[in-house]
Amino acid sequence: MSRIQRVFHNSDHKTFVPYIMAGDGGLSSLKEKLIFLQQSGVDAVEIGIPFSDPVADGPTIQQAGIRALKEGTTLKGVLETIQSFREEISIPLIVMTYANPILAFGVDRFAEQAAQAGIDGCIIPDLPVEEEDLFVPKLEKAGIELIRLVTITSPEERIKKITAKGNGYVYAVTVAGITGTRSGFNSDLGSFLQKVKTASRLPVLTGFGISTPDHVKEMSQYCDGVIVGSKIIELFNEGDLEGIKKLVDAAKAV
Ligand SMILES: O=P(O)(O)OC[C@@H](O)[C@@H](O)c1c[nH]c2ccccc12
Repeated sequence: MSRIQRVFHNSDHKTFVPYIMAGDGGLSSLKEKLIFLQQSGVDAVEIGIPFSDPVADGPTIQQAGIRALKEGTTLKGVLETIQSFREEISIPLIVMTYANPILAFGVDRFAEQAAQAGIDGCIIPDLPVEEEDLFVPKLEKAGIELIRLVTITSPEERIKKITAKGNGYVYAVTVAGITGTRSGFNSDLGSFLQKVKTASRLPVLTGFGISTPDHVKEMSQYCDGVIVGSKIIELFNEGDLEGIKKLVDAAKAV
């Protein structure tokens, strides 16, 4: 069983997965953040690779990416840094990057070096299922799971097609839009998540716009857990580590 599968196996609580931007605050801060998150009880971490054209990202993650790029953060540097401390962290690590940085790096080289760094999964949000054959065989050979996204606007047939693939989890996107905190959610969200949950043989995690302990509780009711990005980045930047723990604890309280 893979590290990602183990998270969901016999889990007695809802899963909490934070997203952080690698290199925001310098790559030297990555290990410390991951250790803090692991100690806070998160189940896995999504690590973003900064990219100059982050089409799915709202202002908080865009700004974090700009800061990380200013620090000179590269894909190669992120993988090497993770490899240097991977054995001190036991939870799954998932890299979130757009297709272009991987293509520029070389898909083979990416798969090989990510596997060496101990990466368990990969999210490529601008990669449609129709185009994934360029990536998936190489990633799978290296033991890296592609995490696929479905969104509130995906028709049922497409949800079925996407959730039939892979062995990790399915990422259910709450909005037709970009990442970032929001005050409210679409009233159809519950029925969308139920539809995804019914269609999927894989665990379903929900993300985009989740920013309070109440959101975490509300969303978790319909699925296997949540992903929180922009709010985690804000809390780290404010030094509000207690705020991060409260979000994690909310998933355990469901
Ligand atoms: O920031 P939010 O709204 O909490 O959304 C999660 C998110 O940050 C993370 O999963 C993510 C960051 N960038 C992305 C791009 C596409 C899909 C997902 C993501």
